[in-house]
Amino acid sequence: MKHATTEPFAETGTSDVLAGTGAAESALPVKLVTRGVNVHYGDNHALKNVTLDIPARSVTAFIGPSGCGKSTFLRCLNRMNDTIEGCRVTGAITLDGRDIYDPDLDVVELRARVGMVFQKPNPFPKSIYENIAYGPRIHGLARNKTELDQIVETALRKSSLWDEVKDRLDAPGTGLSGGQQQRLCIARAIAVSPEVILMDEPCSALDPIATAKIEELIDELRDNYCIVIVTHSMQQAARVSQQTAFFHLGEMVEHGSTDMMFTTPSDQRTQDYITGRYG
Ligand SMILES: Nc1ncnc2c1ncn2[C@@H]1O[C@H](COP(=O)(O)OP(=O)(O)OP(=O)(O)O)[C@@H](O)[C@H]1O
Repeated sequence: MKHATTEPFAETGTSDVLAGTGAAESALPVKLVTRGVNVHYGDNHALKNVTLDIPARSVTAFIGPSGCGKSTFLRCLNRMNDTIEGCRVTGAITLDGRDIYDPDLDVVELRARVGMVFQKPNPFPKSIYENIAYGPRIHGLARNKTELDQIVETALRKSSLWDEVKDRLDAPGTGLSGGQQQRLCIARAIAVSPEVILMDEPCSALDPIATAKIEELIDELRDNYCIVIVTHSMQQAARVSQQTAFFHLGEMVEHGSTDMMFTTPSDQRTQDYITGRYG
């Protein structure tokens, strides 16, 4: 399948690498396209030549043993690696066909379109309301207090937190349980109307009940967002994702539908990982 978002690469001769990117397996439009992405931290070549299409309105999981480059690749997708000294990213990444490494691109706007949720819930030391309202306010998304209230309520509803916090919006976000804090962070990302939500092991600090709630939420959100999740849990990848990419020693070994990856992977390294031979 040749998709419109790949057109910028046609002139540079990279369109011929489309085969084997996994895009053909998904009927959904492609949201993010990466071609030959390499990342170096100083002399450490952490990510090697990663070429992948990430579809809209579905969940893509990155799995692989510790240190294989999953988080590094995730951070390439909203330029969070820019903030790491000595980190160098090469290759091409587009969002809806636009080069996200274009020097003219507004990185603050990019990170609103491509939001991020981290491993450890990190609410601002502010009220629940302010945690959500801050982003829309700085991005000028509300004309008045009524509109801002509406955005806050909608984001909290979408993250399944509204009923639990509606009577204490002025209480500190840091006073919520770990699972609630993580849903608050998801609400904070949603409040600025992102198209993509990147999640870096969002459940690793949570108990099984809080984890189940976040997984349910991810499942609901996928109708409207492109979600990319890094996870150490193969069970979680199997439960929440429709596509899975397996990484090993900085390479993306293979990518495809989650069903296929967990039943009939084509590479021995994937087979060994999913059967628990290493990891
Ligand atoms: N901020 C950083 N500075 C220097 N090197 C880094 C940095 N972050 C990651 N690396 C290196 O890049 C490589 C890939 O790390 P990364 O964290 O992306 O892997 P990962 O698959 O997400 O690992 P984990 O599952 O343990 O979180 C490792 O060799 C790591 O040491």
